Amino acid sequence: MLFHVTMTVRLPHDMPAAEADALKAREKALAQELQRAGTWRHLWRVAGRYANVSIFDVADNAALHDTLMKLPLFPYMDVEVQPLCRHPSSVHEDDR
Ligand SMILES: O=C(O)CC1=CCC(=O)O1
Repeated sequence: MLFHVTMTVRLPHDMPAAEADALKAREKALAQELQRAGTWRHLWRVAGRYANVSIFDVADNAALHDTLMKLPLFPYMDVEVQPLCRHPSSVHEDDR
């Protein structure tokens, strides 16, 4: 199943820079692992915001929840999820 996920990152202003940098490094490593595995299909920066728009390909709602909960930045993100299904006019056979 495909999900459109918007993540807005809200790190506390008083978080030490080293702690924030370590979290971001762990987030990047896991995000790249999930992209290589095909789970995190798209990752786009929202221009002008500390936010991203992503497409996840996971088995079901519970799998998405588990994946998001494992993200190191999860405690510091507002997450909005929209489930997707194939548009009847789409020419992309691999859209599910
Ligand atoms: O910077 C972000 O939008 C949060 C994030 C997701 C994957 C990553 O590496 O950072």
